Amino acid sequence: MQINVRNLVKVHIPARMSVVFRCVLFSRLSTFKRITGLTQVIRLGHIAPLPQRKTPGSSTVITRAANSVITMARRVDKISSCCPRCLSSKASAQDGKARVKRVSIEGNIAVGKSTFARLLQSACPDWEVMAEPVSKWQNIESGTSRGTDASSQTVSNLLQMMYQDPLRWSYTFQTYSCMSRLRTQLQPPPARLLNSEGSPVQVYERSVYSDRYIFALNMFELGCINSTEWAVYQDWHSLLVEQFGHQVELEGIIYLSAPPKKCMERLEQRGRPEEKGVKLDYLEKLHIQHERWLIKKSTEIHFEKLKQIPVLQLDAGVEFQTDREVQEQFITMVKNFFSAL
Ligand SMILES: Nc1ncnc2c1ncn2[C@@H]1O[C@H](COP(=O)(O)OP(=O)(O)OP(=O)(O)O)[C@@H](O)[C@H]1O
Ligand SMILES: Nc1nc(=O)c2ncn([C@H]3C[C@H](O)[C@@H](CO)O3)c2[nH]1
Repeated sequence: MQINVRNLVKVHIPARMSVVFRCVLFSRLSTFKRITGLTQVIRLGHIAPLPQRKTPGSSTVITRAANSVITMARRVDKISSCCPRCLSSKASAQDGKARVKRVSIEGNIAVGKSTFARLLQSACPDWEVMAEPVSKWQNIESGTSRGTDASSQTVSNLLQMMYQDPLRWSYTFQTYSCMSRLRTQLQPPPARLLNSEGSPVQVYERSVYSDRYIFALNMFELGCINSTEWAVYQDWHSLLVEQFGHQVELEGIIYLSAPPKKCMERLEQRGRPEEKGVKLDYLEKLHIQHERWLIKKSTEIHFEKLKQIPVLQLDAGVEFQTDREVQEQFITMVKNFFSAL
């Protein structure tokens, strides 16, 4: 089991830092944090010693300078907690929707995301899990735009079509999977979370980001999406994500990782009919995509906030379905991770 803290070492100290630091006494802490991107560092500093090493994909090392930034930021945290003006603005920003954090669970096929999601759902009433809309993909309906018309009926199983003829259906699949993920991410949090006095978190099983940086990219690299389709996909994906802005932004990612062979065993054990033809080779490719995006950080990312996103990596290769001890360890790590976001 390991927590990925790689992203934490990416501390950038803007030249205007000292000016910002002086001004922060008179402005809101949230603004300061937005400018400096220090939120994660401040909070995570409470739970984990900061690593002193160079990371792949990052030229920035935590040095004494970075540590002094953290010390300054901690002082700012103290300052803000005794300044009434900061307190009131913080309170208003914390109202309702703005206070609900958003996190996605990412990982290979059959690694155990739904199983883990159920565990989270039962662990805390302040956490709400949104399942991946697989049943929508299995039941494409005719009728109105949302399939809500009483006369609508299932016309096809797009998941099956994509696995049976990926060359023909991959692009169509990615348009639909991305659209349905977007719809899921745009849904307002339930009242339970909005009214919560604790720390509400909305958790999504995968996201519009894994749609692009795992699956669509993989299909392109496999030749199942051609370069024209890939260019078109990327163009509308960027437009949608930019237009919806913070509504689809995430504050963190939980990455469940396991060896592809383990995922293959679980996939076979689950026996979803559409996945009968899935080969180990495909899971290995998806594993590489996850590692490139979330660990090595070598995937080219097009959204600034996503580049800096904190990632909690959990070793899902272990039995966590029934082992209470492992479940408790996972929940503790998730709680710490959430409170640091
Ligand atoms: N930690 C675990 N140990 C043993 N078996 C597990 C574990 N996690 C999940 N499983 C089993 O593996 C299978 C796949 O799990 P699950 O459906 O949760 O995967 P998933 O990641 O949500 O899949 P998908 O990528 O298709 O959405 C299920 O049969 C589940 O019971
Ligand atoms: N091609 C493709 N693109 C996606 O964005 C995507 N998201 C999930 N899946 C497949 C994995 C499981 O079989 C099943 C349920 O996760 O659906 C996808 N397949």
